[in-house]
Amino acid sequence: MQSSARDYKPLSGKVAVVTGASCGIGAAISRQLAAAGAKVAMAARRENLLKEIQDEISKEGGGALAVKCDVTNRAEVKELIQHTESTLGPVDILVNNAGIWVIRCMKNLHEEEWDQQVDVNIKGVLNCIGAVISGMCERKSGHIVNMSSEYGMKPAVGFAVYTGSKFFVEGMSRTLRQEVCKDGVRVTCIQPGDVETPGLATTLTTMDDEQCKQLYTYPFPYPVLEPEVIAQAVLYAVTAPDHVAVNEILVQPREGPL
Ligand SMILES: NC(=O)C1=CN([C@@H]2O[C@H](COP(=O)(O)OP(=O)(O)OC[C@H]3O[C@@H](n4cnc5c(N)ncnc54)[C@H](OP(=O)(O)O)[C@@H]3O)[C@@H](O)[C@H]2O)C=CC1
Ligand SMILES: CC(=O)[C@H](N)C(=O)O
Repeated sequence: MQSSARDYKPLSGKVAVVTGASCGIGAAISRQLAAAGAKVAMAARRENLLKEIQDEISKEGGGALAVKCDVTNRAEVKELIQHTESTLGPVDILVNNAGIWVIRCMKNLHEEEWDQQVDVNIKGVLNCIGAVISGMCERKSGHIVNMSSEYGMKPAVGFAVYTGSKFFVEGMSRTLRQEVCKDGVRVTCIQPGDVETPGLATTLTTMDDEQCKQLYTYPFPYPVLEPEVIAQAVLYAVTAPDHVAVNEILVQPREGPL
C-alpha cells in the first residue's frame, strides 16, 4: 500500500466529545476516533482513568483531552463543551455513551436506583445535546451519536427503568433527526447487545435480585462483543459521506439475537 493511503485519517481536523470515556465502550470509541485523526475530548468522573487513556492516545500520536465531568450536572457539561471548544475547536461529533444500569425487578422497590438511571441515561444525554446542538445547527454540520442498546428495542426482566431510558433515547433521537437533518446535523443510535465491559461484569456478578439470578449467568454461555466492535460501528457512522445518514446500527453477539 502507498504511504498516502496507509496514512489517510478520515477524521483529521474533526473534534469529538465522548462521554463515559474512562472505561469500557467509551474508552474504545475514544481510541478509535483518535486513531482515525479526530481530536477527542474524553469525559467521565474518574479523571485518573481518563488521563491514562489520554497518555496512551498521545503516545500513539493522537490528540486527546481528559475532562472530568458528571453528565448529570448541566453546568459541568456546559463547561466540558466550552473547554473543548476553546482548546480543540468546535465540536463536530458528540458521542453520548455514558450510561448505567441496575439489574433488579421493579417490585423490589429501589427508587433511588430508578432516579440514578434516569439522571444519567436520559437527563445526561439531554444535557450533552443541549450544550452542542445550536452550535452544530449554526455551523450547518455535526453528528450526534447516542449509545442506545438492544434493550432500546425489547423488554428485559430486571432492566425496566434501563430499557425505558433506552426507549427514550430511541424516540428522542428519531424526532431530533427529523428536526435537524436540514441543518446538516446527523443523529445515529447504536444498539449493542452484550458487550464485555467493567459495567457488565460488575452488574452481573453483584446482582442480588432472586428473580434475575434465575435468568442471567456470567460469564455468558457464548462469546459476547468486545468494546472495539462497537467503536467500529461508531466509526462507520461518523465517517459516512456527508449526505449519508447511518441512523441505526444494531450489533449483537451471533448467538444472542433479538
Ligand atoms: N456493556 C453492554 O453490554 C452494553 C452497554 N450499552 C451502553 O453502552 C454505554 C457504555 O456502557 P459500558 O461501557 O458497558 O459501561 P461501563 O460501566 O463499563 O462504563 C460506563 C462509563 O460511563 C461513565 N459514567 C457513568 N456515570 C457517569 C456520569 N454520571 N457522568 C459521566 N460519566 C459517567 C463511567 O465513567 P465514570 O465512572 O468514570 O464516570 C464509564 O466511563 C452505556 O450507555 C450502556 O447503556 C448498551 C448495550 C450493551
Ligand atoms: C446493559 C446490558 O446488560 C445490556 N445487555 C444491554 O444494554 O443490552
